[in-house]
Amino acid sequence: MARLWPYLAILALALLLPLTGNEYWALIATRMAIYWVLISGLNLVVGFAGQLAIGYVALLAIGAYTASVLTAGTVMEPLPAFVALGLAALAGAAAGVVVGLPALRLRTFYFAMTTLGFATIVTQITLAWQDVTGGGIGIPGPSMPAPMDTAWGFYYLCLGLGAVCTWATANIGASRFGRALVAIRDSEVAAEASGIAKPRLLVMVFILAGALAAFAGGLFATLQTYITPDAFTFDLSLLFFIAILIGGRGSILGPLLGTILLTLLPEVAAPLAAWSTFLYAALLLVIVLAIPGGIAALLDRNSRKPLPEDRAIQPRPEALAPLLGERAERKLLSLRGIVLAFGGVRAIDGLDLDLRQGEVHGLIGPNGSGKTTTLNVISGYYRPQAGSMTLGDAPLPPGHPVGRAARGIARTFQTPRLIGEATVLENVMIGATIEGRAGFLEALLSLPRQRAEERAMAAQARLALEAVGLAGLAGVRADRLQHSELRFMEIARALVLRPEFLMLDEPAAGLSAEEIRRLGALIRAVSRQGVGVLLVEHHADLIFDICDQVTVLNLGKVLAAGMPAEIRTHKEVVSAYLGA
Ligand SMILES: Nc1ncnc2c1ncn2[C@@H]1O[C@H](COP(=O)(O)OP(=O)(O)OP(=O)(O)O)[C@@H](O)[C@H]1O
Repeated sequence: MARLWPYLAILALALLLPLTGNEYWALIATRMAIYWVLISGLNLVVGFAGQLAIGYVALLAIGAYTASVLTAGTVMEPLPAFVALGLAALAGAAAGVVVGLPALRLRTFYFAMTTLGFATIVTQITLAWQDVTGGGIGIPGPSMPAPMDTAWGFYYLCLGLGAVCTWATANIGASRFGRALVAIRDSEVAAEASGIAKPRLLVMVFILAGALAAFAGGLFATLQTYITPDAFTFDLSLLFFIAILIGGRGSILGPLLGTILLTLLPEVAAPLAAWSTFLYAALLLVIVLAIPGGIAALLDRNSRKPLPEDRAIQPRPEALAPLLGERAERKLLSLRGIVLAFGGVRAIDGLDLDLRQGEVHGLIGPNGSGKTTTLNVISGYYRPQAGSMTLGDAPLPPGHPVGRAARGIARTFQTPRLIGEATVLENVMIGATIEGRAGFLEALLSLPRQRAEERAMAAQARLALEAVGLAGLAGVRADRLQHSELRFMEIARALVLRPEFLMLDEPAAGLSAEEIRRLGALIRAVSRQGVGVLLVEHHADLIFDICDQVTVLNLGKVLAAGMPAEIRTHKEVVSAYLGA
């Protein structure tokens, strides 16, 4: 309820606006609502997924022209306004994918440039394709049937649509899809390790954002009553983009307030209307410099509350049984003859390794001996030049990190990969993304299966947090955690996947002696549930205390392998690694 009241307050104000009886306000507020229909979708692309789509005015133009051409009767029998709006949304969905596709290959700024290029192409086509678009002379926009043919009637329609978009995009934002988008934005590698496939997810979001933008375009043409290519300026694109930036990433309320602010600004400062672009830019600069998190950060009082100084990580391994269950079968993960060279460096040189479920397998060796590389090969980040891998009876294909989560292989990273702006609970829930069965549409509409899954995922994530000893920090933003807490949070994110094998890359680095002891007990408890653990570590004591098997690497080759007691006294290991 607390999170709902700002939306209800805005809605109440909007519903009362007609009491002013001023139709000029109807025009401004309608424009605001139409912009929000577009921005709410774009917000998922820019604010959640972190894709710099700048030229979204192109999609507004596509929607405006499609709806206008279909209702004007210049090329075919005129269609009813709502049918034309629906078709405009379809055209926008298709165009949204076209604009979005480069994002799958191009990095930030290059992608931004392609969206700008697309906007220029659309403007040029609307100018040149005179028979259909009317060229520079333009074309009349759709007219609405009664009662939406009056200023206030149309206002209520746009307000209703804006409210629905707020609700629907907030549903996506709070779903596993929203969390996955933020994960892609903040740590693509962590997202991959959790089995999140970026292309599919982004395409879905581009379809939605494109459809909403084009639908907004149809409404925009209705409001304008007549459209020409000049109506779709670069300034408008900037407005859409900046509304999201000043609103704050990963928020719905922030960009909504940003939209209201940016639409109002030139109106309230009427003499400055000609300066609107300047005002947007100045506002953007002030916000970026003064409050980088945007309006959303200003409103987020929760993240300013101080955290207790004397908090300690207290794992509760009892919570592992309900989380992980028991594994009846004990599978083997085998590597045979793995070779991986980087240029002239043979990082792994003919490695054989067997990991068993229910065992902790330590992988140790001097710096640069190939430990992390081995872990990266197993988890699919590196593709070896020779050798094979099997998991149980099935071959484990090289490469393809996204597929590992579904095969039951989870991992942590040498440097914790956190999704800083998400809460600790959300970070852990990201690990459970692939367990979701409800589709994008179900999430958009918050249907019962989706809501049930969300509850189950949250409960599972809470169990994982309890197991690693971070339950008290569930609601805290992850970027406020200490280093050691982040390490345990990553383990929770991996555990929530209920993995068959868990790869830990130097989990004890940066931990205090007491924390290392608790970590050791936790890892042992995880393996007792039947999970196979691969532990890459420099802390020899931890390795010898908790491992069932130890493999020592040197220059990419196995120097020794066996029980901890054998390794501890192995002559070559002692001289090459452990020291006398
Ligand atoms: N992406 C890469 N490109 C080029 N060389 C690499 C790459 N990754 C690893 N190497 C090289 O491969 C060798 C093995 O590195 P790796 O990181 O696996 O060692 P490690 O045993 O994990 O070391 P550390 O204990 O320092 O983490 C090193 O010589 C390293 O420089």
